[in-house]
Order: sequence, then structure tokens, then C-alpha cells
Amino acid sequence: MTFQTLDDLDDGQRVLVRLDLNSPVEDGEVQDNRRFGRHAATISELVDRDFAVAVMAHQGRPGDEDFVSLSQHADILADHIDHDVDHVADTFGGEALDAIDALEGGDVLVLENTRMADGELPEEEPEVKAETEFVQTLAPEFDAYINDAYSAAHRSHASLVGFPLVMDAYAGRVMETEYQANTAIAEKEFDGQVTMAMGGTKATDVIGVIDHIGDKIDDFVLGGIAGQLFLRAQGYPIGYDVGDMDLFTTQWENNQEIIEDILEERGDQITVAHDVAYGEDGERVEVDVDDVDEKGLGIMDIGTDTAEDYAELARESDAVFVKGALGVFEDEKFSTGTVTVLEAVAETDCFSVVGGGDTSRAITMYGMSEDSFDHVSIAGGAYIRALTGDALIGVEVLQNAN
Ligand SMILES: Nc1ncnc2c1ncn2[C@@H]1O[C@H](COP(=O)(O)OP(=O)(O)O)[C@@H](O)[C@H]1O
Ligand SMILES: O=C(OP(=O)(O)O)[C@H](O)COP(=O)(O)O
Repeated sequence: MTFQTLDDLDDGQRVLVRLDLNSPVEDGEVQDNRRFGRHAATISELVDRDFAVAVMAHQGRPGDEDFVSLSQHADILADHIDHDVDHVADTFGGEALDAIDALEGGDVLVLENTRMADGELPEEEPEVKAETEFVQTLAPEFDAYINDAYSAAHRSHASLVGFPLVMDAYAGRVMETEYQANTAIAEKEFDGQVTMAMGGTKATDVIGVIDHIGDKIDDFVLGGIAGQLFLRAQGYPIGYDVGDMDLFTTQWENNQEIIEDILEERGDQITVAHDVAYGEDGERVEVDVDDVDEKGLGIMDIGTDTAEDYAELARESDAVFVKGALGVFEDEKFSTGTVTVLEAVAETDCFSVVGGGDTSRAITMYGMSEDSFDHVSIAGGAYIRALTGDALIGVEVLQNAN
């Protein structure tokens, strides 16, 4: 890791801090989530060290319903750090500059949603972003720039890649820990078994990971929609869109060939479910995959036997990486696969990383402690890119900054 961290920064300075507070919004209400808790640690440290802090963050995308002001985010952050947090409805105009001017040591100010400001979008080269009025106006107001937004570091936006080119730049605590844990697959050596459990709804994520790090993983154990695509490719009459959701058919049409190629090249590393669960009259019903004779079954989870096998493999592993839920864990009766495997990982003294917003939610929902894992990532897209070895532009500019 070559970027500078908060350990390299003298106390009491004026700092511009990029967080990722992008959150679910329900009926206009921003929902508290893991991202606030994580970034709160960085902000609390800065407050304790008497920094004057201005926060940049984005919420949603222009045109979408969750594209809202950051005023609620400021309140939620204040609750987490148990300290006042102000919000100004402006990002780099006169109103923002007045509020920044008034900042004293220990103050925290959240600037308005960066995606509401000119120059933040679209994605362009860091050199272009560094020249925007956005960056050129804010940079001289601060002694240093801190990027804590690992989970947005795959976006080449002004607030993420422009500032490190024109001022001293540092990684925040979230950036530091996410980077270290998520690049472990590429950089760490493990003596024994390395297992990756993957599920969820996105076939491209799973295919990308197998394609890129197949040599570093001994066994991929699959569930979720992704696992069903691999079952179908092995000839089982499995995979069916439930209700209006098009989770299976389109992905099957787009990925059939590549999945068949993966099975041919790496079949011995890939384990799919040998039993699965579906819903009937509101109950969980389990069936052996060899006994499935119709495509009409909406499979919601891996079976209990398969879950136990995956858990056993996790217990024997030196390292386990998890991406994507193995079933629809939000419904308790279909949580068996996800929870059985996560609990086994939690109880085992292996190096463990769990990624993906939905998957990590299962940890909280089913009473597990985050401390039982080496790392629970708050990143979705950035985690996948890290696993597949893709560089994150926001990390690269930090590494090249000093
Ligand atoms: N068999 C299944 N059918 C439908 N959805 C599933 C199935 N298995 C898992 N899922 C869903 O996958 C979601 C997680 O998918 P994904 O977005 O890929 O992971 P993450 O958010 O962890 O990156 C969960 O919300 C879960 O309900
Ligand atoms: O939530 C985010 O991405 P994620 O859902 O892939 O983790 C980041 O804030 C990036 O947001 P974006 O995908 O609108 O650029």
C-alpha cells in the first residue's frame, strides 16, 4: 500500500473529506446503514484531532428517486459520532464557501450532494477533473484532501479523482482497511485451502471472479441465481423466473456459452448444489437436484445438505471469501444456505472477507457479529473490481499523489 494515511497527517488542519454515504432511500427517507457507522470512525478521529472537516459525498444518480439532498445524511452522521454536524445546501458556490470559511477545529460540515454540482459528472480522466471549477474552487480552501470512499473508488468523478492531483492527499481509515482486505486475494499468500462462496443475482459478477482469480482459489461453492445458471449448464432442468422478475432467462441467454466454457476449463474447482429449496403453500420444500424434473420450480435457496457440505469446506479452509447470498435470506425460511455458511466462516479461525451490500446485511439480520470476520466490506462494485484484479481509479490517484 503506497498511499499516505491519517497517520501521516499533522493534527488541527483544514481538511476536505470524501465519504461514500450513498444509501437506500425509502419514501424520501434516507435509511441508516453500515456505511454511516464505518465512516463515523474516520470523522470521529478527525474531530478528536481538532481538524476542521468539510465532507463531500454523493447520493443516487440524477433522474433517480434516490437522488436527494444530503441534509438527512448530516443528521444520521451526527447521531453516529455523537457530535454536531452541519449541512449546507451548496457544494462549491458562495454559500458553501461562507460555511467553509466559518469552520473551526472540531467542526464538521456536510456539503451538498456532489452529483448536484457542475463538474462532478461525467466520468473523465483525473487530469480533466482536476481542472474543473469544482476542484479549482474548493482545493485552495483546505490543507489536505482525504479520500475515505473506497466503495465509490471505481468512479472517475471530480470529488474522487480531481483533488489528489492538486493538493496533498491521504486515505481515510475506511479506505485503508477496505483496500487491505479486499486486495488480500491478490496479495496475501495462504498455506492451505482457499474457498470462495458466491451467489446473489448477478451472473456477470460470479463469472468475472472465476475468470480472473480462478488460479488463486481452490474451490468455488455456488448458490443463488448464479448457482442455478451453473446447474442448468450441467444439464439440470433448473432455473425459472419467479413472478415478474427476469433474474434467470436473460442471464442464461447471455452467459450460457461462457458458463459452459468455465465448467469445461475449471469444472473440478466448481461445486454446485446437490439439493435445493423452493416454496410451496408458504413452506420450504427441499428436493435433490437429480429429482427435479420440471423447469417451473422457483428455487429460493440451496438445500440443507448442500449448505452443510459448504460449511464443512469453510471450516477446513485457511481463507474464505464470500460474495453474494446463497439464497433469498431476507425470507427466514430461505436463509439456511447463506446463514449456515456465514456461521461456519464466523466460527472458524480462517482469514475471512464478506462483500456485497445485501450479503453483509445477512450478518446483522441473523445475529452474527462483524467481529467474527476479518473484514465485512461496505463496497459492492468496488469489491468485485478488487476481487477481479481491476484497478480502482480513486485508489490509483491516491497512490500516485505523493
Ligand atoms: N435463488 C434466488 N432467487 C432470487 N434471489 C436470490 C436467490 N438467491 C439469492 N438471491 C438474492 O440475491 C441478493 C444478493 O445479490 P447480489 O446483489 O448479487 O449480492 P450483493 O448485494 O451481496 O452484492 C439477495 O438479496 C438475495 O435475496
Ligand atoms: O453505492 C455504490 O456502489 P455499490 O452499490 O456498487 O456499492 C457507490 O456509492 C457508487 O455509486 P454509483 O454506482 O451510483 O456510482
